[in-house]
Amino acid sequence: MLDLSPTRAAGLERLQAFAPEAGRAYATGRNADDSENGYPAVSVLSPWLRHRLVTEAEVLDAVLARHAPDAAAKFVSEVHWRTYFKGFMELRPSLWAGYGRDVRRQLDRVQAESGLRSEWEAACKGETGYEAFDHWARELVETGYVHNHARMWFASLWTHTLGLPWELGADFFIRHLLDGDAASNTLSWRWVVGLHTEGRTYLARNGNITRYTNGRFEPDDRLAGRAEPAGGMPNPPPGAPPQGDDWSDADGVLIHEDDLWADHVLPRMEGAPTAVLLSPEGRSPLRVAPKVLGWTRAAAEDAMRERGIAARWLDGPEEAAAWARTESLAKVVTPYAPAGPAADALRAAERSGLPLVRALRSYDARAWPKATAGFFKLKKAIPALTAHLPQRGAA
Ligand SMILES: Cc1cc2nc3c(=O)[nH]c(=O)nc-3n(C[C@H](O)[C@H](O)[C@H](O)COP(=O)(O)OP(=O)(O)OC[C@H]3O[C@@H](n4cnc5c(N)ncnc54)[C@H](O)[C@@H]3O)c2cc1C
Repeated sequence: MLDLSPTRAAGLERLQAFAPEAGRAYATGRNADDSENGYPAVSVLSPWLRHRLVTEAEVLDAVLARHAPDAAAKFVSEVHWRTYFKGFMELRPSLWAGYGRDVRRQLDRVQAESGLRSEWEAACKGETGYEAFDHWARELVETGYVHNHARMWFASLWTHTLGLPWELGADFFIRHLLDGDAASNTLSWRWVVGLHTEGRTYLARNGNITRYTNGRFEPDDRLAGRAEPAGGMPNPPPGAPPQGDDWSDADGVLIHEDDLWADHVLPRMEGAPTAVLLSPEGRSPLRVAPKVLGWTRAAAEDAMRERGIAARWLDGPEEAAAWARTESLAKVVTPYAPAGPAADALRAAERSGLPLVRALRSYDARAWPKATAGFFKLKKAIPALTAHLPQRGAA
């Protein structure tokens, strides 16, 4: 049974237990979807990393303290996929807005077209008759976690075999994943249907599924043998990377679910009025799974408890603005939130009058400008980027 407790202590414990395996063992074993044994070859750190209850820098530091860069190269590169996707979308925030519009359009179709509705319902309930697919659908809903390879296979079956719109699959994922993330999720689905790397689709193969699930799933000759690229919004050209604001004279702090530990902000703001604004329900137009809402809330509570902060819990963007007025705050600093529901909620709070400034992490400031095109450019910069990790001398 996976322990996905929404506490920083549980995340750090998992990191400590996994760090010895993050070298060559990870590189050779990571493809195996060994859910029956609790995924021994992968870290299962994504729920903590996604909310930065444990940060990328902490994970990379712990791993590089134990392994030579060569030995840990695969794991370090995978962590940078998260960084890359966030940067890629932050340079093109209209991808998140466009996805939001397209999901709504597809959900309207679900309402209007009974055939599509019953296929969509069967897929979400794990009742399609495709054994592996149905297993992952139920696993997702029950646990909130699915192995990376299974996510790829699932997305391939959803789109190429079942012929369902990819946006509905991305929405199903983000409503149930504990690590549900605007950038990693949307862009991974776009990658499967040939929108991220234009025209290049990902197609699940029987042999691959059988091999990496240890023979749990037999080859199924109904799987699509071809994958046509989907239509959809092409990648816009990259915009300028964000700079972050000067927050040296901030007098209040606003925490959100994209950066709960906020170790670039909170230690310098001790004693300042602090509030928490969470918006995980903004991940989907439909109801986000209670398990996801509960995890996010409990993780935020744990972060505040660990820091000894008696934070004010805000009910929405308007209440954030009202809180700042009541506290007479002139400048409220918040960790920079990349394109996604938290950034949407922060902008709404600003529109209601919250005087907000954004503190950009040096980790993001260094990496995001490299996310202009494919992963390779950022990957090439990994030695330089990891040289700047906190334990290696920089903040
Ligand atoms: C269709 C699809 C949807 C996805 N949706 C999400 C999502 O909503 N949120 C999310 O966090 N990840 C998403 N991923 C990426 C990836 O599957 C998960 O991050 C990974 O499975 C998490 O498991 P882990 O922590 O055991 O990973 P490990 O293999 O232990 O890797 C360590 C860390 O590296 C990062 N990482 C690894 N692989 C990837 C990847 N392919 N893309 C981005 N980051 C990666 C994660 O932070 C992960 O925790 C998606 C992938 C696909 C194919």
